[in-house]
Amino acid sequence: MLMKTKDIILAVEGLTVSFNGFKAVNDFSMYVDEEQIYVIIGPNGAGKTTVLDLICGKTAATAGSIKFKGRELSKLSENQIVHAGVGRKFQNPSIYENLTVFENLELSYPQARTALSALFARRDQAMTDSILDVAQQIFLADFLDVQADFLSHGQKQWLEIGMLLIQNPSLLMLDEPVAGMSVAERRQTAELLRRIATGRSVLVIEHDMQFVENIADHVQVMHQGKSLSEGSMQKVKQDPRVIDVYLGH
Ligand SMILES: Nc1ncnc2c1ncn2[C@@H]1O[C@H](COP(=O)(O)OP(=O)(O)OP(=O)(O)O)[C@@H](O)[C@H]1O
Repeated sequence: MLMKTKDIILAVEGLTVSFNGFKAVNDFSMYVDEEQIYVIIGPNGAGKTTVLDLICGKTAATAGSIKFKGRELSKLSENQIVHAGVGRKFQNPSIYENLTVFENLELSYPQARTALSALFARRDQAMTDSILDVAQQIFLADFLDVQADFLSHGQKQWLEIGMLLIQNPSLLMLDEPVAGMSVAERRQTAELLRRIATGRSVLVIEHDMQFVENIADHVQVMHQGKSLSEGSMQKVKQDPRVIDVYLGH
């Protein structure tokens, strides 16, 4: 049977940013397909987080292009990029600790953006359904009424993923999603990412190589702002240059 090749959803080309003359990202290119789990690995300071900062508009590029569904992102504001369908999770969870799981998800629901409209919005069925569906996906269906600060570290990370999922992004970017998680939580997170990658692309930065092997459709290795190697995890982990600068350490 002939498989339809997936379209490219994100094309990054010649991306460069320099901070006082230091090129943290240097002529970097990447192509993420629809429904692909794409993982960037590499040593500390390689420029991985900066690539995500550039894609989500937190940092302005010095040169290069970032095309998302054919649309240039590098001239848009962070808000416009979110509206275009790019969600990004940072390393530290930014949930509301004094609100419940349900309320955190509710506040992230696209039509409840302002505090006032969230307070007075009738909890319409579509929103409630969407919250319950996301809560199920992030393993928190039984924790809807629990205040967020009582959740485990891993559950907080899942809640934040849920807060992004509820906005239904076509590209979800996650910076070290399993840092600090237990073995069981890592396994569940792999399952979660696999599931959410049907219907959207997921771009991940991660140092846990076992986790990367479990989830990655494609791996790209960064070193000193540049792309060092890419392909399947199987291929990349046998690349002597990758072993030399990263995996051998
Ligand atoms: N806003 C900034 N101003 C100046 N230098 C920066 C800025 N952001 C990042 N850098 C520098 O750019 C380099 C790349 O950092 P980055 O955080 O992207 O690396 P990383 O690959 O994500 O590393 P890690 O795995 O440790 O998270 C580092 O030397 C960092 O100090």
